[in-house]
Amino acid sequence: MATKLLIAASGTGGHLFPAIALAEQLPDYEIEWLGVPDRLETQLVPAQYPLHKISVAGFQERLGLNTLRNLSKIATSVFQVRQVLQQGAFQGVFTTGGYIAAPAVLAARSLGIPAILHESNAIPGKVTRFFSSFCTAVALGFEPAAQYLPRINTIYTGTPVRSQFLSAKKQLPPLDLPIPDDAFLVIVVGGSQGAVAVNQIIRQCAPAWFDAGVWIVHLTGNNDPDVASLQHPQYFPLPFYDNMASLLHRANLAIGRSGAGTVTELAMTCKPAIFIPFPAAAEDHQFYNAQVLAASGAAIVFRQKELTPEVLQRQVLELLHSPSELQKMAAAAEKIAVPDSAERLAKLVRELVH
Ligand SMILES: CC(=O)N[C@H]1[C@@H](OP(=O)(O)OP(=O)(O)OC[C@H]2O[C@@H](n3ccc(=O)[nH]c3=O)[C@H](O)[C@@H]2O)O[C@H](CO)[C@@H](O)[C@@H]1O
Repeated sequence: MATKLLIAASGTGGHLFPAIALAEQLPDYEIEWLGVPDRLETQLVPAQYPLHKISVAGFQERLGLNTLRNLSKIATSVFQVRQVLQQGAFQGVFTTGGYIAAPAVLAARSLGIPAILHESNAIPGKVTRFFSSFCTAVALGFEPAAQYLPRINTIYTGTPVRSQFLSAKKQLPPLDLPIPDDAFLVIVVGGSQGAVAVNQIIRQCAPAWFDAGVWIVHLTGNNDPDVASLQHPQYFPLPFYDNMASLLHRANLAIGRSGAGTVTELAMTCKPAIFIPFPAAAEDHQFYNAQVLAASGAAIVFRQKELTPEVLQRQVLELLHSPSELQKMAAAAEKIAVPDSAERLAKLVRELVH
């Protein structure tokens, strides 16, 4: 009988794609998914993995008036996950952190089942910091994260990327966008849901870039009311694009947020990057994700509140005219990539869940 693994990954592309990449490495396992209603997992989790939906409350680390209420909500979620685990006779749980990780880890451990957590950010999220000590193993996407978990014996695996990123460039489907082969292509990516503030500054900068011969693929997300306000033959705004590996390989430069998924994929495809970290990210973790590439010379980081359209406009034009600088940045990005991350993580899962 196949080993049964429950994957608890929910909410954003950054949480879902590494888990999907791991699942793809475990074809001999019987995998089911744990998520919440109305989040991205209902669209992104491949159809072959049955999806169990539970309600999960935000977890507050600080003690306070909300604590008792939160504890009772977590207890309810733990109860629901225990039922899923027992009814499905699962032998292990894998999670990519976030709110769903708390009940998943607690339920698994209370039943004596191994729980493996993967943290993709350079600063671990609060659920990871709080619940790591309950886990059977904790894997990290970026090495610097280990210093925030001093009492945990962590394993550095890198963050798995979808299998499309592991295909040889030549085998990837071509871009279905009419962009000339020799055009300088900038791609703008604001994470799996887009980033309205990034969209706005890009639209302000774009006219000067078009004049300089730049083409732009702009992944805008679904929440930007002004998305139709810029139209130009060299401009392709798209709410979400699936064929990311082909797009990133084709790009000459990326501009965007520094969610762990984006940073990892840009390293994998050796792309020079300009990051504008999401200022409201918990503990400023996107800034530290961006620093992983910036410290090696692969990326330039701007704080959103200090960035003007003039500065961004100039920076891109400078890079456009400095192929040697772009090459140096690309070479630096390659050093951060962990191409066999999914295999490393799958090996860990195979050792602990069988
Ligand atoms: C706003 C927020 O809280 N973001 C968090 C969320 O990231 P979020 O999911 O928003 O962003 P990430 O950069 O981690 O991942 C984005 C993923 O979506 C994919 N993509 C994006 C656009 C598109 O059109 N098509 C597509 O496939 C990218 O290729 C990438 O795989 O989880 C990450 C991992 O914990 C965190 O680092 C981020 O801080």
